[in-house]
Amino acid sequence: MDSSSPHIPVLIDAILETCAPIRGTWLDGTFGAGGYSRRLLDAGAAHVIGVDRDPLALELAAGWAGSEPRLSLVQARFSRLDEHASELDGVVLDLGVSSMQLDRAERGFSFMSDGPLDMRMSQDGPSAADLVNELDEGLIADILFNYGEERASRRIARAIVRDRPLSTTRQLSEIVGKCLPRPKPGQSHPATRSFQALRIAVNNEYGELAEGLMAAERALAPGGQLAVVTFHSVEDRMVKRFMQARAGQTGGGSRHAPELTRETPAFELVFRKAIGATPDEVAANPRARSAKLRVARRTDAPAKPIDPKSLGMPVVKGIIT
Ligand SMILES: C[S@@+](CC[C@H](N)C(=O)[O-])C[C@H]1O[C@@H](n2cnc3c(N)ncnc32)[C@H](O)[C@@H]1O
Repeated sequence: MDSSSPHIPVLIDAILETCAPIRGTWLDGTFGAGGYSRRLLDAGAAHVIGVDRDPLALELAAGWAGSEPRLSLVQARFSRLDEHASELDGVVLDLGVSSMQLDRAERGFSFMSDGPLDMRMSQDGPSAADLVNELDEGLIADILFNYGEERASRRIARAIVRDRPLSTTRQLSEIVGKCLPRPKPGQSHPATRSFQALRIAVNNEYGELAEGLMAAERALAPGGQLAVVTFHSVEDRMVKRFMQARAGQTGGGSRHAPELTRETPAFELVFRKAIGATPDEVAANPRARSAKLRVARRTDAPAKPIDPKSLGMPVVKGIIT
């Protein structure tokens, strides 16, 4: 039985409105609970390819997806989406984790419940426990600082190394809690930044995003649209720089931008600024508060790889991202 709360799709109305009319084949690179895929089909897509790296997400959807002939499901990372489709009319990415993943203690994403310190969306490769138990203190601190913007990163890394081996989310949450002042009312849980940082490292989220944007460029047909929803400033900066650079506009002062802008534009920006959720959507779904949507339309210029570092992604030397 699925005891987790339903995942409420964020900013899907804005996507459908901006990209209307929805026609042809769309790829939903972050299928999750299938909220975006369903709405794309309802809005008129002839075929939706739902991609998720989490085998459980696809398993949970098997019932209704099996009876929808216009939907195909693929377990894969979106960094390789062009291996599964080409000449697409649209690609959507809704980054981060789903409520289903967060709410299941056994997945180890949440400090709100006790479970194994796992955090692997794909359920393979090194887990969060492997990172905190095996990396040296300096590298753990760099992950916490660079991926979580945790200012107490060194203090927390020292405490982790002193107390390891760690195996549960509660152990990590308690260690972080001891290193930081008690939060004031309205402030986020002290472990929020450390959990985010480890999740980003475990799942190579920034590397995936950089490669996923390039894969979408390769897979979209001329006129096809790329819609990306992000939930924090680093991801939004990466998407913004990618779209601006590939639309032939300066990429926000990056020293790599002049080199990028000499290329024939591969995208046109559908609007210049990111779109946020309306107050009504935020009231109905607090997760929408920090969400930002950017949309770009593919031209017929050839796809070209870009240096992921030009997107401003934080890099921790010594680990995969
Ligand atoms: C925020 S949820 C998407 C929710 C979905 N839009 C919906 O309405 O149900 C993000 C999903 O993307 C998946 N995901 C995250 N990064 C991925 C990647 N690099 N490749 C494929 N799937 C990814 C996660 O496993 C998760 O199921």
